[in-house]
Amino acid sequence: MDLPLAIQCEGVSKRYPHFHLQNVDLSFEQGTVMGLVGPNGAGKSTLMRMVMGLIGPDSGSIRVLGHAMPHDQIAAKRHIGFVAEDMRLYESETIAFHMDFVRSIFDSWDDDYAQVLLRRLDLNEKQKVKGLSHGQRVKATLVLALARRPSLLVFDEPTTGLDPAVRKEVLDEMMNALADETRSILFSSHNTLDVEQISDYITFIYGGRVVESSNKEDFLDGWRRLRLTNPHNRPLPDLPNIKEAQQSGQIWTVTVNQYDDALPAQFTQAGLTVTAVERLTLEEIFLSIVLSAKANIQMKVAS
Ligand SMILES: Nc1ncnc2c1ncn2[C@@H]1O[C@H](COP(=O)(O)OP(=O)(O)OP(=O)(O)O)[C@@H](O)[C@H]1O
Repeated sequence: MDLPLAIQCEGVSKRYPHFHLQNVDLSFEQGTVMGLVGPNGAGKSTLMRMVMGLIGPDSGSIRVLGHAMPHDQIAAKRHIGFVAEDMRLYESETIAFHMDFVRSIFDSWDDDYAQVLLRRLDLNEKQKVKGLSHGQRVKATLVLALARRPSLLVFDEPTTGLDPAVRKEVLDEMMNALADETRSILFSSHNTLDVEQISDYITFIYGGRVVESSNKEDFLDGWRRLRLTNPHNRPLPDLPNIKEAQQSGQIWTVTVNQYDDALPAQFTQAGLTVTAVERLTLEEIFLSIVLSAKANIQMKVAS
């Protein structure tokens, strides 16, 4: 029998006074990791809160593990572990108190696994929340989410503000959680290295819209940087997939998306010489999307 998709968002919109999340489509199957990337204020947390049923969309549909949200959120939430930066814990209580609390609600709580996680993440369950550092707090919420062994993990910025060693511990535990082949993860991060490292799919959000959503290989493969020489100062061909173009004397550096092997010939035909075609990292793609979107907005304002 086919498993329902981990998450299926279709045409999801949400309007706030100064922000509009518009027509978001995003889906991925169980057993995979979706990385949500976008600059500050792009709408990542808003989308995640809707996936968790914490807020309802104005329009569109959201299904999580086959459950319609927010309508079936009680059934869905038994199978979702949520970790967000602003998660509230009881300051004057210990980690052990929170573990008991979660154990009392979820039958799926795995105490042996919780103890393994505490050891691996170097946490003392007798410590009170108010005495925890930021990294220890994130690790404690990770234990509370993972030891329930949920089918879907939703992590909003799990690695923000962590030192490199703790970041690696958190990412390693996320990867360990995937040993169960039907477990899925939706996570957002500003750290493109994290997303590039563990995601199967990438969705890029900018200004409340999905710019691109595809599997990681297609996403990364679609972007290229071409190095060109232009000794006769010919105009660049007018191609819709040119996202950025920078000139330094006779040398041009052009960033394109939806790259295909016929593209260099189009520059050659226009009288330019292609000296190199390079792949981009997710970080470079991030910057290119944001810079070209900002340039478009400035052009519209100026015209
Ligand atoms: N409850 C709310 N009322 C009004 N505006 C809101 C509310 N929640 C979010 N917004 C606005 O929606 C926009 C998107 O916010 P959101 O937190 O989803 O972005 P984000 O991509 O998670 O950003 P960051 O990376 O900075 O965390 C912001 O402009 C924010 O001010």
